[in-house]
Amino acid sequence: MPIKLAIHGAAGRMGRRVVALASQDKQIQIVAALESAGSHFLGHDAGLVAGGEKLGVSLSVVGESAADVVIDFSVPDAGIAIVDHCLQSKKPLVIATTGFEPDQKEFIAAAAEQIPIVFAPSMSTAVNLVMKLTEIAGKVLKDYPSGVDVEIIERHHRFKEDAPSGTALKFGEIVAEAMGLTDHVHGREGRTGKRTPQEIGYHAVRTGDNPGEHTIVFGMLGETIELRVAASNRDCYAQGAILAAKWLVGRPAGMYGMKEVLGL
Ligand SMILES: NC(=O)C1=CN([C@@H]2O[C@H](COP(=O)(O)OP(=O)(O)OC[C@H]3O[C@@H](n4cnc5c(N)ncnc54)[C@H](OP(=O)(O)O)[C@@H]3O)[C@@H](O)[C@H]2O)C=CC1
Ligand SMILES: O=C(O)C1=N[C@H](C(=O)O)C[C@H](O)C1
Repeated sequence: MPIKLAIHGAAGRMGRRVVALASQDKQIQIVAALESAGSHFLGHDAGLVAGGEKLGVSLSVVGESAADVVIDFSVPDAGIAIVDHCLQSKKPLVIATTGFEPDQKEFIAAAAEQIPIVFAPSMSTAVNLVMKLTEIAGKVLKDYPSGVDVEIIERHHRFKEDAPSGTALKFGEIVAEAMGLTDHVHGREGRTGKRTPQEIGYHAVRTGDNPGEHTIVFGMLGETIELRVAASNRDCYAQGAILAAKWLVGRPAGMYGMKEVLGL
């Protein structure tokens, strides 16, 4: 039996790619395509909105559905509303939305005590592999004699609403943990003084239609390492979210990441 999938934020840039790819997947049946109450796509066929063939599933607001699992690519407040809905209906949820406030993240963590949740700022296999490489590099370079300056540069499309990206923040957490660094510095301006060894620097570039690019710079005296991962389109995220949804069905309640989904 195919897994019954609901997609929240289904008319967005990511939601459309999830609809397009999931509708080609024989292991998946899309049963709901969800949008905000104000969306002008309500009532339109989700497959046509995604640029493909008619699916027979109309864009609708959140409500009762036969879904076995939900994928969320929306905005933080709507993300919290779908967490609440999944809690009430006891449905597994893949949260791909970024930009949550600390209290919203606490709500998600509490929800994961009752339902299974995959919560990851990047669903891409390549990005998650580079996270692993970053952890290795951080641990190896932790006590490097000349000191190591870690800076995280991310580039995204002009429409992105949160900065730095959720993925950049996750890279920063990994570096902080691996190297024992404590200071997160967002951009620099004016007479900042010398860089301190405790800093992790973040730089968010917004240009054109870039679907997402991250570079982790490990700067030493005499040599530099850069780990770079760049998407050329959004399908890496959409495929990862579909993989996570399939993996999540039947799991016990808990908070999972792509690390667990991918076995990294
Ligand atoms: N984890 C990952 O791998 C990735 C995560 N992301 C994250 O996913 C999120 C979405 O990105 P993207 O698709 O580019 O953004 P879009 O703005 O294109 O899509 C968001 C969608 O959510 C809809 N939405 C807004 N409010 C609600 C609501 N109350 N209920 C249901 N739907 C709602 C929007 O509708 P409307 O336009 O009508 O407001 C829109 O269709 C962002 O947080 C982004 O950072 C993106 C790529 C990869
Ligand atoms: O908004 C985007 O586009 C992306 N957002 C995610 C993030 O904030 O990390 C993931 C990806 O980089 C694309």
